[in-house]
Amino acid sequence: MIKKKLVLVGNGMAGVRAIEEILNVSEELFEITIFGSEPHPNYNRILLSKVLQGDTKIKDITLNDWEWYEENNITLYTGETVTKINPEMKVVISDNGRVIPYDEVIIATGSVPFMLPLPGADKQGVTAFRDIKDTDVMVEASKKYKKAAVIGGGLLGLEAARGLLNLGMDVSVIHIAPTLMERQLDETAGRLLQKELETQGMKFLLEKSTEEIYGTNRVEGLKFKDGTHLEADLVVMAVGIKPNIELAKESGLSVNRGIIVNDFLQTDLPHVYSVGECAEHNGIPYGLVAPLYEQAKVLASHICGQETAPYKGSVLSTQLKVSGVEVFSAGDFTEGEDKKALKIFDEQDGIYKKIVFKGSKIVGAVLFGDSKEGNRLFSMIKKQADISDTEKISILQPIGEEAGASLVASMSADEMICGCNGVSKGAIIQAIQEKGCTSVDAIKACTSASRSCGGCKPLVADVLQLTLGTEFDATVQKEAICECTTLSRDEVVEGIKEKGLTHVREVMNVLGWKTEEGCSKCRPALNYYLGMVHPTEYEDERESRFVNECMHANIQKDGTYSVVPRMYGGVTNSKDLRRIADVVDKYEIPLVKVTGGQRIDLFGVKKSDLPRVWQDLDMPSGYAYGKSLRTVKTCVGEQFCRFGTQDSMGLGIRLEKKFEGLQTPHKVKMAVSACPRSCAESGFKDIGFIGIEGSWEIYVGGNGGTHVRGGDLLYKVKTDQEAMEITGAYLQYYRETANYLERTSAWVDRVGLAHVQEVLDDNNKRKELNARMDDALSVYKDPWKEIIENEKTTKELFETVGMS
Ligand SMILES: Cc1cc2nc3c(=O)[nH]c(=O)nc-3n(C[C@H](O)[C@H](O)[C@H](O)COP(=O)(O)OP(=O)(O)OC[C@H]3O[C@@H](n4cnc5c(N)ncnc54)[C@H](O)[C@@H]3O)c2cc1C
Ligand SMILES: NC(=O)c1ccc[n+]([C@@H]2O[C@H](COP(=O)([O-])OP(=O)(O)OC[C@H]3O[C@@H](n4cnc5c(N)ncnc54)[C@H](O)[C@@H]3O)[C@@H](O)[C@H]2O)c1
Ligand code: SF4
Ligand code: FES
Repeated sequence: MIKKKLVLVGNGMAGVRAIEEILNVSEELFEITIFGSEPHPNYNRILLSKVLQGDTKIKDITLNDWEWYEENNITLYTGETVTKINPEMKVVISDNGRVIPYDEVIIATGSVPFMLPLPGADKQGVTAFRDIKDTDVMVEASKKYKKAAVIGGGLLGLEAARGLLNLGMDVSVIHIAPTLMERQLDETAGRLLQKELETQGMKFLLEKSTEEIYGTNRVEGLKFKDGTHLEADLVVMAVGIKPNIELAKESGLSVNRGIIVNDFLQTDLPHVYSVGECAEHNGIPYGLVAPLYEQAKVLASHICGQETAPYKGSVLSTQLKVSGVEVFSAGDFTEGEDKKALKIFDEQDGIYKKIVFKGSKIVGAVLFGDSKEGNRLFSMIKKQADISDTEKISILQPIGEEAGASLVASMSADEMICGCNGVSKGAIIQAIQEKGCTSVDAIKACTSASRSCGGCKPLVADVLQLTLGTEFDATVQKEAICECTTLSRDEVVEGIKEKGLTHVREVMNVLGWKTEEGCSKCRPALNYYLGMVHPTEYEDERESRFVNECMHANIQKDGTYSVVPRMYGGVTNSKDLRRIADVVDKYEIPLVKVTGGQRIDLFGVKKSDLPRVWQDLDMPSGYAYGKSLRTVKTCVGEQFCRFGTQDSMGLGIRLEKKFEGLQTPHKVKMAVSACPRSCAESGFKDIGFIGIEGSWEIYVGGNGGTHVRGGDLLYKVKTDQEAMEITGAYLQYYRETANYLERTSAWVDRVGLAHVQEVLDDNNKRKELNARMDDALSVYKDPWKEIIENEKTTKELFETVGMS
């Protein structure tokens, strides 16, 4: 069979989705060519918000990688824009002069951001937020500049503002209406949202109209129509989008706001379809992916000659992707003559719920503070469910059987579970039955469901429950700490707290361990969790520790040990150096080496010599063996370096003196550099400080080991005191929530930088964390000193044969 030539113009979410749907119907029908103006393969635009907020990396948002195009025999031209479609010749022409013939063509050119035509809008530092390039502009600007202004308090503006806050900028949102997200929320919800975002550090200028963007080459600020102004060195415009209809106009298609299409996504020219944000159906161009994916499905069936139900338009639902804020809106939420609302407002807990009825049907809903009923309400709105026989209030807060009834049970196989990624209930069931997926994470990996806003996770779990029935084991949703138990880390810690457990053996007994002795994985973990929960009362169980921690030195391959004395901030003096030299001579230590953490390591010490070596050194333990603070590396800073403007050694020494000996889930390394040259490699430490313009930038989650990871900017602070306070709260939150043996780099990736910032932004939480940190530090005693002062332990550990 000769394949027909299909050309897709626009390598974005809707167009490529249509191609995927076509390939699902048949791989034999078309020879496919795709043009995309951007230089990337198709990526998930939705996740740009998460990239900016630091929760996802650009490399992880690709939807169809280069191989996908190859495997499907698709010819792809990226970085190339189609400038004209010639319907008489049936060819498309690109800006490179390429002419490609077609039998069918799909226009999926998306939208362009609406840029306010203000004087100065072309200055450096003014950007939209639409694509990878814009995201890069914002990330780069945040490295050099401090003040950001976001024009537009809609979904996009608020997600951008949250991202810029996460990048350490001071962010003001300028909004034209009196309340935020007025297209999705009523006044009450809009005000609650504003209050919540203000506590997160966002500033708002409402009912403000911008008149001019001023500055020389780069933007320096905004002037408003009321005569006031705001300083800004980055301006993000997020005031809506316009369907991208340039190509359609140029090619003679009928356009209104968008390209006019019928119920099968056909334009008024034969063999020319349009899908996505650029298309206008029944007077509506859509701006969310769920309706675009519905369109793509209808288009695919039609173009492949299959019978299909026509596209009849979509009801919309939205959720704001800002962590810590639950906002949901669906359908028509406005009240009026024929539309009456039912509202619940719990002012104390900041929860607001509203549903709007037209006669006996629900037509819209707004939820703030608690959006778990969102999916159910949205489904009722879409189905135009008749609620004349239902107690109205129970729709907002189902009770009894209704509360337990699964929404997914009543959904048909082709209904969407994940709107962001267009995954239907049927596709999830298929992944469970054919690919053996048994957890939400596995479903995510197989189908992409729950990969974007995450709002559909409860529904995905419900489909798993429904499909696997009794086989669906809730325990597979979590990771057990080892094979001795089915309990996860959180359940174990909860069990310790709730039941007041105080010993490793007791935890195993009471929490029903499968083994009597536990294993090498759970024993040290339980020892850590017990110490973390009861910092002042718990007595460390030496036998539950790894050998290095037990011996307070690192065992080497020949059975000898290495000894690293503490050298605060990597700074030493002649007295300490002389003592080290004497010890080296006296105990015939074969190798003395300076470590990467700026310490002196004595290699080849005999086990029996350890206590005397420590005694003669008369220096604290450097903890080079422990799950604890290892080293704080410092650059020389202002004291001697001509670039240094801050006292890096001073801060480093303070940090090391305060946090030495702290028990942490895994080792923790810090570094302090007094200028952006970062001679102490602060960007690759668990916590790194970089001096800049009289402030400290605090980077977290860095790692220079097997899994190299650059640190993320957590905060920028002015004083050493603030730096100490943030460090205390951050480390304590890590101690309290990380899995044992989870480095901060993995932990930050798992819980999300935005989440950590949200916790630390809360003054009370920060204080409480620091208070608990002080408790934990209050019991610290130098272990070397403790051992040499205790004859019994010294004998047991160092004078018995065979223990190593
Ligand atoms: C930061 C951000 C967050 C968002 N979050 C959400 C969300 O949470 N939920 C949601 O539902 N929606 C969200 N959206 C909206 C969603 O991303 C869009 O609705 C969706 O991407 C539109 O898909 P599309 O294919 O129509 O357009 P696009 O994805 O914009 O794709 C169009 C592509 O066509 C290319 N193109 C244009 N003209 C030509 C030409 N002449 N020749 C060749 N190529 C051309 C463009 O460069 C572009 O790559 C978000 C959008 C942004 C920017
Ligand atoms: N979570 C999500 O679903 C999500 C996230 C981001 C973007 N999006 C989509 O991306 C598209 C663009 O988002 P958007 O927020 O830019 O569009 P929008 O139209 O939803 O909101 C724009 C906002 O800017 C305000 N505005 C308009 N002119 C202004 C002016 N001169 N000064 C100040 N404010 C002004 C409007 O009042 C409006 O609230 C939309 O289709 C949106 O649905 C969705
Ligand atoms: S980081 Fe800067 S201040 Fe510190 S030593 Fe290097 S150049 Fe000097
Ligand atoms: S609905 Fe957004 S990720 Fe599924």
